[in-house]
Amino acid sequence: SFVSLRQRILSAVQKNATRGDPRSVIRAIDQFCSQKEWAMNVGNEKGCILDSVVSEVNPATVLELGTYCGYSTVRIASLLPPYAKFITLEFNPDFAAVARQVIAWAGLEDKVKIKPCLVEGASSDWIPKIKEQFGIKTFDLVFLDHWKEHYLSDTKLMEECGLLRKGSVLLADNVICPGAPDYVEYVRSSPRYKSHYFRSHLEYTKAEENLWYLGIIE
Ligand SMILES: O=C(NC/C=C/[C@H]1O[C@@H](n2cnc3c(NCCO)ncnc32)[C@H](O)[C@@H]1O)c1cc(-c2ccc(F)cc2)cc(O)c1O
Ligand SMILES: [Mg+2]
Repeated sequence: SFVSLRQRILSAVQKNATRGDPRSVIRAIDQFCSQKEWAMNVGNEKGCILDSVVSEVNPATVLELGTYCGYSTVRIASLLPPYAKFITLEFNPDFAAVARQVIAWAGLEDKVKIKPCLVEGASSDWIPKIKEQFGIKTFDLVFLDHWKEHYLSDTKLMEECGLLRKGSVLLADNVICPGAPDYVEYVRSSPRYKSHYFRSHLEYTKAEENLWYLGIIE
């Protein structure tokens, strides 16, 4: 029967990665996607930039929009302090199911490392409920990697719900390719944000891409 790409990614993890070793899970997915089939994980080049931002911000609270297969979820979670709270939102049940197994294989469940909380649902539904449901006041770091046409509406929603504070950092994937032009326009013209591009390449390719770092300054 037909085996979906997400299932082939999961199989590659279960076959090639060591249980309980997040770095081997990341390596297994990157090897599969660079040697066998492209997939829209943030990848290793942008992943190293993501790692450096997570390490520098050292966030106590993190929100990820768009879990997909859990690649960036594992990357981020493996760098967080044990007390950190990490919410990742995914509204496609099939992707959520694969991501749960990838996260479990990385052993982030039982390790002292934090267990990312994968919430199956739409960001537009869940962002307004996060404060009450998870006892989170504001996010120190938000990683945007879901549908690009929702970057702007979800950022405005996070602002309206009081989830962002002075010093919060938003890190957005794919502002060039596929692109999020309305989002770029809004944030660049807003006095609230200080923005910075990390030049990189589209995952597993040589195409120009950026990770866009946004610091909230007021
Ligand atoms: O399209 C890309 N990413 C989308 C990710 C979607 C994931 O996020 C989930 N999702 C979406 N919206 C929401 C939502 N909320 C929505 C409204 O509430 N709430 C919760 N979950 C959501 C989906 O179910 C997926 O799991 C992309 C493309 C290329 C690309 C580049 C070049 C090419 F040629 C082709 C492709 C490269 C990349 O790095 C990319 O990230
Ligand atoms: Mg992406």
